[in-house]
Amino acid sequence: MLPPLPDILSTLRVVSLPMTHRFRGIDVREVALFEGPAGWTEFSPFVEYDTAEASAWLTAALDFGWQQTPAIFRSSIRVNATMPVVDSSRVPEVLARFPGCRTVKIKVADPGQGLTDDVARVAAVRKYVGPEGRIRVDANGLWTVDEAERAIHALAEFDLEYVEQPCETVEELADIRSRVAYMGVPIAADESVRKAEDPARVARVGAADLLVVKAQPLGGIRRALDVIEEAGLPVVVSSALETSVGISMGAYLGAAIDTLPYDCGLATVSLLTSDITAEPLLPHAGTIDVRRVVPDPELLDRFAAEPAREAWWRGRIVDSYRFLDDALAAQRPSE
Ligand SMILES: O=C(O)CCC(=O)C1=CC=C[C@@H](O)[C@@H]1C(=O)O
Ligand SMILES: [Mg+2]
Repeated sequence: MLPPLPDILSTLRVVSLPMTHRFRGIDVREVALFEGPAGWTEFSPFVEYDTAEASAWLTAALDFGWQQTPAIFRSSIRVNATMPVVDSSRVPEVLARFPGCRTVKIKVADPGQGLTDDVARVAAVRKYVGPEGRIRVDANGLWTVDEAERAIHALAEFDLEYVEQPCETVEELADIRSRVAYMGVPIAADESVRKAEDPARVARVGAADLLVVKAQPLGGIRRALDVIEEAGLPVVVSSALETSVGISMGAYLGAAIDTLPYDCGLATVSLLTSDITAEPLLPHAGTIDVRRVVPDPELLDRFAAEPAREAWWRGRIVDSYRFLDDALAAQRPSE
């Protein structure tokens, strides 16, 4: 059962938040926020996603706003710093925004750069964090298997915790995983989980050592927990570049998992120039808190999106809602 659409739209606020650095091709993050009986929730599929893909994010938002959160194993989560594609000279300035984080995830394989730039950025991070720091890289599926093999050879000297989504397909992940196994570099699947029809397949076919799981694209905390159980692999809970409201959904997901061996990618509020709450879920001593977040009305006003953008998000919620409603109707036995 979905909550009535007018209940969702009555508290809707759309905000537009500038980012500190360009990340996954965007400089401004637009998100929709609304309040349900369980608290404030976020709906923020990236703008290019179609209705089918966005509808899973709406399921997640409704679950978080209308249902109680599951039982939790911890009240704070260890988080990693996230390094966008920046020149290596800017590495210290970015890492200063992530106090106490012992782990850094570095974006690599950007089409506007080459392997030399990636090596320089990873080297600068290793210099900053020292030998105890943990470094992982994320290629967002942009390497071919041969390019991935070459890049992992070049980057392995910096001691990689794992490589996230080096190539696009599950078959390519399986191939690169076996090619680099002798170097002891694990492979993590991200897009092969969050954009897949069958998110646990990558685990079943042995194409990854661990999974990156994100609450919104997987349809919310409960569904993500089901995927994790089915996959049976260790996971890293990561963000979808949300405000603190969306990050709190990820934090509850992380808190509901009994073993969390890796630091989570939930410190991305540090990549926004501002948030919609005076008490943001920013990292302190390398952790973020597990708690609900209430937006500050003054900040919602200050960062309110233009009316045309607000109307666009309203329409997107209506379309995603209808998509979910139709899917539910199709499941009901006809009388
Ligand atoms: O995992 C992290 O450290 C932060 C989150 C993150 O990297 C991402 C968030 C949103 C969109 C993605 O392009 C990106 C990712 O690929 O993991
Ligand atoms: Mg990723």
